[in-house]
Amino acid sequence: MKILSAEQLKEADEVTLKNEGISSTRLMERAASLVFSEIHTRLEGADINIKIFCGIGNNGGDGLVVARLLHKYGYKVEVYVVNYSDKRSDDFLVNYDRYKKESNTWPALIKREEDFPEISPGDFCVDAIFGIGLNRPAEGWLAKLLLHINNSGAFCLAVDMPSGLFPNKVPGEDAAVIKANYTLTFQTPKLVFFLPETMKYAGEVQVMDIGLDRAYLKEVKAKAQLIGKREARQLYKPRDKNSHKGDYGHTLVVGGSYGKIGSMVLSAKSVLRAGAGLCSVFIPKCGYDILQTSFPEAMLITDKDEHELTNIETDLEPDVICFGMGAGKSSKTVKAFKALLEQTQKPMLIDADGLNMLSENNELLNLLPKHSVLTPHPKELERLIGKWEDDFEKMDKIEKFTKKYKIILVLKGAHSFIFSGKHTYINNSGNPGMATAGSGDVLSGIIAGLMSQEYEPLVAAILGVYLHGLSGDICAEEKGYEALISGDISDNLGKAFLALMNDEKKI
Ligand SMILES: NC(=O)C1=CN([C@@H]2O[C@H](COP(=O)(O)OP(=O)(O)OC[C@H]3O[C@@H](n4cnc5c(N)ncnc54)[C@H](OP(=O)(O)O)[C@@H]3O)[C@@H](O)[C@H]2O)[C@@H](O)CC1
Ligand SMILES: Nc1ncnc2c1ncn2[C@@H]1O[C@H](COP(=O)(O)OP(=O)(O)O)[C@@H](O)[C@H]1O
Ligand SMILES: [K+]
Repeated sequence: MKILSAEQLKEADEVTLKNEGISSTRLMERAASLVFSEIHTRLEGADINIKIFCGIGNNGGDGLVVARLLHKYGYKVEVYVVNYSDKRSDDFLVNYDRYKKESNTWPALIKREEDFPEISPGDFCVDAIFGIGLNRPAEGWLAKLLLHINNSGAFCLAVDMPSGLFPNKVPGEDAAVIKANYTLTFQTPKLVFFLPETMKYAGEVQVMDIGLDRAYLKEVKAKAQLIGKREARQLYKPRDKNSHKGDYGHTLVVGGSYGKIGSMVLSAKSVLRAGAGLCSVFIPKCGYDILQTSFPEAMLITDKDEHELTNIETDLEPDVICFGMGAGKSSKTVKAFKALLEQTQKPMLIDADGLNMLSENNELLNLLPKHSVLTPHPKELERLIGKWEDDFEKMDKIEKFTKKYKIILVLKGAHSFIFSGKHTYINNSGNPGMATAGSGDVLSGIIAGLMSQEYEPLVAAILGVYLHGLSGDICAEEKGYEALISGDISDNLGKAFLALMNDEKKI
């Protein structure tokens, strides 16, 4: 699903009005009716106090439509107009009149702190103060009102965006922003719902298709795309019945050091679980028994050194090399890595200490084969590209970095981001149970395993990250978050492939 900017959404809005020949009031009615239906479905006529806070722009107009419909269906509704300006949008005014006429009540006006209503923890608040039109931080009594709603303990549903959250920048540290429990957002998700610094404000997000112009949405160039099951499924290549293991490629997994051989077991298993035909592993001698015993499906080559990588020499001609997990970064290992990079033309996957060696020996970056996939977590990324001011600057820096070295970068996190230099893809599978040792090693194996099956590196990265998260979701259903360990993610990868093709199950 495309993620559009506020400007693009406004443009989509205009194109829709023109092509459908409808008024903006009609479009507002359509959008806000969907919000009403969602609330009505969930509340089922419950006898609770619903407090609707409306701004004076179109987000406020949406709030007034929701208020009118809830009132019509017998809900206990109190409406507050948050009067931060004397201006009113046209559609706000139309719906203000309609609300008054149909409910026979006047909304209360809030224009200072004394006007704030009491909000009980059992109330249901609707935040329709600001949407995508916020253009400066909320200040004074307005900021206090947002905090008053946050501090009430009441459930808060945000319409389109939590108020105080900009669609295109990170709010300042002390900024007042609604912390919604749930956000019903129009047409496309907003980028800030997925960034580490801002995702906490939106709570659970649901996208409502308000029927904006299909042709516009199809043509428009989006800055980013959200990857869900529908998008991931389109990337999957079914297997030919008449095939053999040679058709699915050979991955060489290189890494490990004394005390860190487990990471190699996790990565290598994931390579074959992701469908690679063959997997060879190159490790220091100390890992021989561990690997042969715990993963007999892999072929094994050892370094001359007992404890670390010093010379990565093999006669193999793998389709992809997956490098770095548990490798350490001693000077001998850096030398071995450099020699490996010099010999390798095919795109590689580089993770963990492979990334740290690149950070500490910048000249190695120029040796990276084109279209290699790098999979840093945020700390590894900082070592690679330096510090950033906020998540938007971080994205700019990553874009430049990926373009400069012609690589693909997977930034791991609650929502992992995949950067190709041209586009950004945001993963929507996975859960906090995956915050556990070794889950990154599993990811690197999955992506490399897909690369060896001739998935383009970018496709392998997108599909691999999605399947990794999907497998994590399946594990969490069976085990809960706490007991989930990274080997489970690898073991359940088969179920993730099956779920990818299954429409009935949520995951
Ligand atoms: N396109 C779509 O998909 C559809 C969109 N729809 C809805 O429209 C919403 C966008 O509406 P919108 O453009 O009227 O902006 P909105 O968020 O209501 O606020 C603008 C007002 O806030 C003001 N203002 C801003 N910052 C401020 C501050 N810190 N402190 C004080 N004032 C501040 C600004 O004033 P100004 O800067 O002019 O002084 C202006 O008056 C969108 O989110 C969705 O809910 C649907 O109805 C239909 C389809
Ligand atoms: N809260 C979360 N939600 C979804 N995925 C998560 C979450 N926390 C971690 N993950 C995923 O788990 C993996 C962790 O990788 P990493 O930090 O490299 O772990 P390790 O170094 O232990 O292998 C990443 O793929 C990340 O996206
Ligand atoms: K809002």
